[in-house]
Amino acid sequence: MSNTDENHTQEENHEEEEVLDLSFEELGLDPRLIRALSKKNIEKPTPIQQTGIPLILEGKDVVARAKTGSGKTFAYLLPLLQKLLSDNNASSAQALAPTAMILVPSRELCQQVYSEVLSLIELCRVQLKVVQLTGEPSFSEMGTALAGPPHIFVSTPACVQRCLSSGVLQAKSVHDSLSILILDEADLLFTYGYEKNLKDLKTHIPKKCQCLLMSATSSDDVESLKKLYLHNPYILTLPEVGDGNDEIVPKNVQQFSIQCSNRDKLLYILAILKLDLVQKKVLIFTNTIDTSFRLKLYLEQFGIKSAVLNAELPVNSRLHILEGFNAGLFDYLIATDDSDSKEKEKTDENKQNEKKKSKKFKKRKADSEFGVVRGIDFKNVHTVINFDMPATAAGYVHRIGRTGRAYNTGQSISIVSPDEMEIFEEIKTFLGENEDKNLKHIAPFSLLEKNAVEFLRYRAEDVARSVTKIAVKEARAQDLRNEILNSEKLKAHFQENPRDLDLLKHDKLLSKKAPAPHLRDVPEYLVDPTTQQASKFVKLTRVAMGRNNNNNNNGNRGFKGRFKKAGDPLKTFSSEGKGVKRKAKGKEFGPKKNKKQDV
Ligand SMILES: Nc1ncnc2c1ncn2[C@@H]1O[C@H](COP(=O)(O)OP(=O)(O)OP(=O)(O)O)[C@@H](O)[C@H]1O
Repeated sequence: MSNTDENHTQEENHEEEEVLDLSFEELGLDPRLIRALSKKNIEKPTPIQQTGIPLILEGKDVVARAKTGSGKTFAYLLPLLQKLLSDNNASSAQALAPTAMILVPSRELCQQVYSEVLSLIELCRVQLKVVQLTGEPSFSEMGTALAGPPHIFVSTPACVQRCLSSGVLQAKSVHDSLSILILDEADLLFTYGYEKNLKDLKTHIPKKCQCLLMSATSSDDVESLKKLYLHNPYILTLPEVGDGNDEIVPKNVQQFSIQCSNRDKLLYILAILKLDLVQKKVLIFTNTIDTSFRLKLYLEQFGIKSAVLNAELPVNSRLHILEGFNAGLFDYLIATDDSDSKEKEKTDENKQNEKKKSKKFKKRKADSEFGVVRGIDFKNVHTVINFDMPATAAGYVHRIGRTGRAYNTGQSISIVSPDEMEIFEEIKTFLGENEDKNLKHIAPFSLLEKNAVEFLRYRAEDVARSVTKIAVKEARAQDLRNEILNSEKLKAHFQENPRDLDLLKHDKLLSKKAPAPHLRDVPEYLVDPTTQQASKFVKLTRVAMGRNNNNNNNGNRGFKGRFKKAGDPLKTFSSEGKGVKRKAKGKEFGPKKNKKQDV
C-alpha cells in the first residue's frame, strides 16, 4: 500500500539479483543502530537483511520469505527503527496511535520481538517507546499500554481488534498515524485463527501505510494475506524455497536419525544424553504433555534435570522458562509442540489425532496463543531431539530450525519408531532426498553404538517401569500448581526486577523419590570403548567451543561464538551415513543468489 499508484494492480517484475556482500554501514543504517548491533556481537548482515533493509528503507511493501533462523526479525526491525529515529521529533509528536504495529501469532513471539526492539532502543539510547500487549487485556490495561501513544505496538491481531472495538484505540487515529504494519510469521497467522481479525483490521489500515510480510515458508495463507494487505510488493525469496535446488534446513545443521521401537525411545535418549554424545543446550520435542512429563521424570532418575514447556502452563511461567533457557540457567528443555497438528487439523479432515489425545489433555484449557516452535529464538541450542516425530514435514523443518540459527552450527536427532516411518519418509522426500542420486540429508546417528545402548538397557527399563501413568499424572498436576503459584509471584517480581534471573529455575525435580545415587553416574565398565571415545570427542568439542558444560549468559554468540569446522571433532569423527550430502565449507546462509520475483 505504500505505492502511490493505487490503480496499479499489476505487480512489478523483479529480476533475479546477486546478493552483495554488504556491511551494515553500506546498507545506510544509522551509526547508533550499528553500534547497538555490535554490542550484540552482530557484525555482518545476513542475506535477507542485505536485500530487505534497503527496500524497506525506500518505503516498499515487501514479502520476505527466508528460512528459519535467517535473521528476518532484524531485517524489518532495523529499517523500522531507522525510520523512527529520523522522524522521531516530527510527525509522531501529535500522533494519537502507534506509528508502527508488529503483529505476531503468539504471546511468546510478542515477548521475543518486544525484547528485541527494547534492547535495540536501549542500546541506541534514544527516546522511542515500545509496548507489547497480548491475550484479553482489561480496559485499563489497554489504556495504559496505548497511552502516549507508543511508537511501536507489538501485539496479536485479536488483541489489536479488541483495542479497536473497545474504543481504546480509535480507528481514525490509526488511520492518521499508522505508517508501518508488519505481519511476522505470516504463514501462521491464519492457522492461529486470526483470519477474521486480519480481514476486519484491514479496513482501518491507511493506504499510505507500508506493509511488510515475513515468513519462513510460503503457503496459501501468506498468499491471501499478501493480496489483502500489500500493494505491488517486492517478493524476496531467500533461498529459492520450493524450486527444488536448495536445502530447506540450513546447511549448518547436521541431521541424524535413530530407528528403534517405541518402547526403546526412552533408552535411546538416555544413552544419547547420559553418555554425553551431544552438545548442550538440548531442546527435546514431544507431541503430548504426558510424554514430556514421563521423559522428565525418567531422566531425573538418572540425574538429568530438565524443564518442560507446554500450552497449559500460565503465560508468565512460559515466558520465564524461555527466558531462563535462553539465559543458560538449564541445559535441557522438553517442549510439547502441537502447533504442527493445529495446521494439520486445519487442512486434514481426518480427526484421528484428536481422538488419540488424552481426555485429561482436552479438559485442560491450552492457550490458543501459545506457539513453541515457530519463530521462537531459542538461544544457543546446539541439539534438537525429536523424541516424537512431528505430524508434518513443515513441522520438522520448523523444529530443526531452532538450532543453527544465524551463523551458529547445530545438529538434530530424530528418534523414529516403526509407526513413524511414514512421516519420516515424507520428511526425507520433502528435504529432497533421492535414493537414485544417493542424496541424503538425514544420516544414521552412528556416534551411538548398539552395544552402548544394550549395556544401559537393564537399568533403563527398570526406571522406565517406575515412571507409571499415575506418577506422570501427579507430576503434571504438581508442575501446573507450582507454575500457577509462581506465575503471579513472577509477574509481580519481574515488574520490579526485570533483570533478576533467580526465579527462573524451572528445572526443579518433580519425582517423589530422590534419584538413586547409583543411577546418576554410568560406571565406565558399562560403556564400550568406541562410545567412550565418542563421548570424549564431544567433550573436547565443547571445550573448544568455550561451552564447557556451562552456558555463558551471553544470549548471542554471533560470529565470535562459532567454531570452525576443522576444530569440530564431531565432523571428523565418522558419523555421516554413506552418501550424505554435506558441504565442507561455504556460506552458511543459503545460496549466493537472491531471487526477487513477480508473483
Ligand atoms: N546479522 C546477524 N548476524 C548474527 N546473528 C544474527 C544476525 N541477524 C540475526 N541474528 C541472530 O540470529 C537469530 C535468528 O534470527 P531471527 O529470529 O530473526 O530468525 P528468523 O529468520 O526470524 O527465524 P524464524 O523463521 O525461525 O522466526 C537471532 O538470535 C538473532 O539475534
